[in-house]
Amino acid sequence: MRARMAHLLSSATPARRILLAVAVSLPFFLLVLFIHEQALSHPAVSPYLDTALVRAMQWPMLGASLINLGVAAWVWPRRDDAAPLACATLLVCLTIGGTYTLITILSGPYTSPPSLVLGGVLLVGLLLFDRRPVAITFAVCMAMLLAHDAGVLAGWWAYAPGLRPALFQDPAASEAWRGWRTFVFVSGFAVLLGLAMVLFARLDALHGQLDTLSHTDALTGLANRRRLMEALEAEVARQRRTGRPFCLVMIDADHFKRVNDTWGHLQGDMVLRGLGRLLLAGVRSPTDLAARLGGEEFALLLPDTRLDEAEVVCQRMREALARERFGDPLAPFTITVSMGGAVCSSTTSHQALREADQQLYLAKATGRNRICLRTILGAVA
Ligand SMILES: Nc1nc2c(ncn2[C@@H]2O[C@H](COP(=O)(O)OP(=O)(O)OP(=O)(O)O)[C@@H](O)[C@H]2O)c(=O)[nH]1
Repeated sequence: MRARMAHLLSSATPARRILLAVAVSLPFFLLVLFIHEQALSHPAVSPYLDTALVRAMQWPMLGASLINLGVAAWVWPRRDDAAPLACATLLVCLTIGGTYTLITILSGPYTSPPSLVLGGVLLVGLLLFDRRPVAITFAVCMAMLLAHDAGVLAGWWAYAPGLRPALFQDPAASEAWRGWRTFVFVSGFAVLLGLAMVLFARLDALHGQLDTLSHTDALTGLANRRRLMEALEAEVARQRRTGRPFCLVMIDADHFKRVNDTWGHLQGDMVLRGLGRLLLAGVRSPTDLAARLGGEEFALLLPDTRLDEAEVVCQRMREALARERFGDPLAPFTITVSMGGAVCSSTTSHQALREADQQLYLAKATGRNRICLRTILGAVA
């Protein structure tokens, strides 16, 4: 549920985010208006309220609701556009943030639960929008709170201007007020917790995406050099524990420059993608790893693999590549690769890479389109 909400939020257009903010805030405004109205008309409650002020406060709330409705109507036809709607976003943020700040001030900003709601509003803002409009709204809300403090210090108005002192002097009334505050506080806190969880789920999802991107080759979708190095280190450690060898194979397309020169760079990219697909299809999933190191150079990491087994894998790939046709179906062409591999026991990752590189060099030097594999036994305990 958390992850689904986080996904929905990250894929929503700017207009849909605005619509969501309005859809969430409007019922809240109406609820607060309703509660105020009930309190004003209740004979047991109204004596403890500054009725004129509380009623006057309904106008900004109504105004904010109308402005938000207007913005929602304006963005509705643009709900599938990806273009940012900076002004509309800022207007919605300011009206919602400003109205909640006024509500907060009414019953004493630092000792009443609406301040918790204000925190929630800013959190929702961060979930939905860029930091800029939320930061501006935060600054405006803080300025309003500071202006209120200044007015209290100067004696222009009371700390909780919407409430009469009798509320705190009458034991029964102050008890009821405490109960109401607890209710709003607990429910507000539960909502805040839910929002924080969605925010963290979104961070987790972004972290996962970043991790995948930083370990993936953009052209072929295979693992990249970083991922191969990490897997190689893990494999060297596993080999030491189990004593069973692994094989590291370096693969380099032969005369790839000719492919680019003859068929163009785009076609060259298609060939590299095709080669990547072929390598991926040829390895044992999920234990083996196929990676692109860069350019036209690829690698395979085959855990728990002896020399004869590695030979079978490489041979199978070479044959599959010989059957593969690239380019225009009317004028197809084939490519070949050279493979050099090291079947390693008790080596370091550095030794494995160096040996596989030397074997690849040997395959190139002895005519290309061939496989050179060698078993090496290092001295690592
Ligand atoms: N299309 C495409 N070409 C690339 C990419 N990366 C490297 N190349 C090209 O791959 C070619 C590699 O050329 P060389 O290093 O001379 O090697 P080769 O032509 O394959 O010759 P041998 O390896 O000796 O068989 C260069 O022309 C590079 O421009 C890529 O991402 N896409």
